[in-house]
Amino acid sequence: MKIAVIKYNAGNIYSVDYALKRLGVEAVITADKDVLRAADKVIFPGVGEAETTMKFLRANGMDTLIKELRQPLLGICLGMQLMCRHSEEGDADCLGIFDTEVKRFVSQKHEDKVPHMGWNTLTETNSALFKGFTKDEFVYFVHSFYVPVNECTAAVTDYIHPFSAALHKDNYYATQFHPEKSGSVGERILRNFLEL
Ligand SMILES: NC(=O)CC[C@H](N)C(=O)O
Repeated sequence: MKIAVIKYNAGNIYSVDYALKRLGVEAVITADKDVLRAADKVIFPGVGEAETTMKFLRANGMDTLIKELRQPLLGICLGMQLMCRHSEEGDADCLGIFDTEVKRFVSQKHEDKVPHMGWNTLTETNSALFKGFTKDEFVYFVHSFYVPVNECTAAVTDYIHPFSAALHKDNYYATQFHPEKSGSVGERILRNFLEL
C-alpha cells in the first residue's frame, strides 16, 4: 500500500512520518502531484497559520490537487481547518471540502486558556476512524481555532464549548486533534485510517 504525506510549509510532517514508521509504514513525503494522485491513501498534516498556508498551497497548485483526490485523505489539525470553507485565522478562504467555518476560541472564563493544549475524550464518534475507540480514551489537542459542530462532524469534544474533534465526508477524513501525538490511541486511529 502506497501512503503519501503531503509536503508543504506545515510543521508536523515528520512527526506524522515517525508515527507511521511506528506502525511499520514507510510513507512518501512529497509535493509531487503524480505521486500524490497515485497513492492509496494521503495524509494532509498541518501545524501553522491558515492564511499563510493557503497562499502557499494556491501558489503551488496544491489546493486544486487536494480537491481532485478521490482516495482516502486524512487532514490533521491545520490540515482539517484548511479543508473547511473559511478560517477566521487571517480571514482565509480555504478549500471548501467541508462546508463550515473555522472560528477563533473566545475564552468565557479566566481558566479557559487559549490555545487549547491538552488531552480530551471524545463523544458522538461516528466514523470508521474510531473503530475500537472507547468514550474514556484521550487524544491530544493544541489549537486556538475550532470547527463548530456541523453535518460533517464525526466526533465531538468540549473545551469552552462543544466543537468538532473530527470531520468526515466521502473520501475526506479529518481530525482537529493530533493522532500522531496521542499515544497508542492515536496509533489505533491512524491504523484505522490505513485500513479503510
Ligand atoms: N497546531 C496548529 O497549527 C493549529 C492550527 C491553527 N493555527 C490553530 O491555532 O487552531
